[in-house]
Amino acid sequence: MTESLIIGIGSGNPAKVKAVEAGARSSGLDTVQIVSYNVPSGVRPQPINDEETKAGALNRAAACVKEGADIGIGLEGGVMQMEDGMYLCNWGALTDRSGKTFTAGGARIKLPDFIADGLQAGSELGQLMAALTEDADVRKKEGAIGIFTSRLVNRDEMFVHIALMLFGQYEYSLQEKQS
Ligand SMILES: O=P(O)(O)OP(=O)(O)OP(=O)(O)OC[C@H]1O[C@@H](n2cnc3c(O)ncnc32)[C@H](O)[C@@H]1O
Ligand SMILES: [Mg+2]
Repeated sequence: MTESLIIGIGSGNPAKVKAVEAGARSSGLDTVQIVSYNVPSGVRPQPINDEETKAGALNRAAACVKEGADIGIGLEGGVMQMEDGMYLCNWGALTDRSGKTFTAGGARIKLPDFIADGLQAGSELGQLMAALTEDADVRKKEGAIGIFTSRLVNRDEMFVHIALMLFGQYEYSLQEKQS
């Protein structure tokens, strides 16, 4: 690792930035700087399946590298339909300058039916959660996962787990013996 390693996070959302800071601290990477880049996700504001949510994470990670980061991290929240209802889903992606890329999925819980109805009517989860909690910034803090788990698992902690899986896979790839 060079001394001037820049880890980019493709969002200004503090729940995501904090998660990448915590993940980088726990990793063995010699981090000098974590930079937040305002980059497009390239997907709809409310992704509605795993593929679209993962694509948003990958696009954000690649865009950070384009902006000058040595390692780009993208974190994206979305929802996905299952037989019994709509679930919260979250994806992360890490890309380095050589194009080496890793992905990781986060925790998922079934959303209450009234939230699923609101999503189907075209609202974003962030807006629905803000209305429910009367807190416009809920997506930047505990998030939907925090509210519906009585804050036992909050959005930033959920993203920390994803960040650790990304940094961990990246480190493994650096240690891996070439056969
Ligand atoms: O600034 P960015 O990085 O875009 O952060 P965001 O909060 O908008 O997060 P995402 O784009 O990753 O999430 C897509 C949509 O789903 C909402 N969302 C996803 N997970 C959520 C959660 O746990 N709590 C509240 N809103 C959530 C979010 O507000 C968006 O409307
Ligand atoms: Mg967003």
